[in-house]
Amino acid sequence: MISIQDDEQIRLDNERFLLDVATGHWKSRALNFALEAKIASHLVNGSKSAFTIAKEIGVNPEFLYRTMRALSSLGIFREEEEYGVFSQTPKSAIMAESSPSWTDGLLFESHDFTYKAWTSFRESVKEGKAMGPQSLGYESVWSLTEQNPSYAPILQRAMSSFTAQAINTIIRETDFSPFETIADIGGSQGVLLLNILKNNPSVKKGYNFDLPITIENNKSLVSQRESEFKNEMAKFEDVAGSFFDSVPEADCYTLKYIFHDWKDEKCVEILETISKSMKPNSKIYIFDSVIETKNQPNGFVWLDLHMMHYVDGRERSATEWKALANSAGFKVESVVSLGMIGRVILSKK
Ligand SMILES: C[S@@+](CC[C@H](N)C(=O)[O-])C[C@H]1O[C@@H](n2cnc3c(N)ncnc32)[C@H](O)[C@@H]1O
Repeated sequence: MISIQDDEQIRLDNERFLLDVATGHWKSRALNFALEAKIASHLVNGSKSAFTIAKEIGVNPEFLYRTMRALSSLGIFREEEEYGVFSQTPKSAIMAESSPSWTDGLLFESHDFTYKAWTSFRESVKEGKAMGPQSLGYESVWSLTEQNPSYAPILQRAMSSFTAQAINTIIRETDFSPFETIADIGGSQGVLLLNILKNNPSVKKGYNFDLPITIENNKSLVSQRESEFKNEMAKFEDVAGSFFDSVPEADCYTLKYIFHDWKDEKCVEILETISKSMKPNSKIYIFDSVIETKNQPNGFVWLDLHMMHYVDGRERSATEWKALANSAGFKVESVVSLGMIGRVILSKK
């Protein structure tokens, strides 16, 4: 039986929960500051005073102390007994890792552009189209990226960091060995493809296909790739182009977090482009969200909202994937959730 006191407590907890959601941007902004100022890297050799760190990075000591204290309430940094002194926690240690790392993804998602774009969220819902980039003065995220040369590498590094997190799951759960050639469409920095080549020596050739700006930026990765993927580089090729025009011929096409950027009509266009280059037995392996649950904490449905508002994209359920594939003339061989990402396999009807 629930007593009146319990009832009051439940009400209070619910009120606090809602306040926590309402103030989510405070946390995101404080985290973004800590990331950009590389605060966590000051604690790698042990605990340190916020006042000392403030002097080293040239910010207001009291304000930095209060920022770190607030973050420590979330387990990001730990405030020690001695006033103003903080030490590293498992969460802040992640923030101290040098790029490429998870920090790249965090920097991207808490970036000023992303934050400002959300101010027009209500307009998106009203108009039924992505108004996020317009609040930044751009037609779309793609024009924003083109016109801000410093933003493109931030986006590309973030994609690599998200890929790095999903890579073990994808490799463990997926057999790429039957294929001789693989084209990763929208492959960004090539992290997925290089890992597929590394783990599937029978694959003879891999094309990393992306927009010219991305492929141009990839030239800066030569030494990093040579040191990590020495044996795979001979089979690996960066190819510039647009998946609305043409893609290389391959036995297997991988598309990771590509379709979630686009509404259904555009996805059909991408599938039609691939269809023109496919051999009769080629397969398409889509790695993207598969929304499975209702009424439960679920990162995919929040990502869906962000994609809806920022790029007019969407995350999809198994039913939605099947309908999409069907309208482009493809057969769905399987749709599975691999946990942190989903996998949809398509073949020609
Ligand atoms: C969300 S990112 C995903 C990147 C990568 N597959 C991953 O999961 O990390 C989308 C990618 O699609 C690329 N892209 C966007 N439009 C494209 C087009 N028309 N043709 C080829 N690639 C495109 C972007 O440059 C970007 O690398």
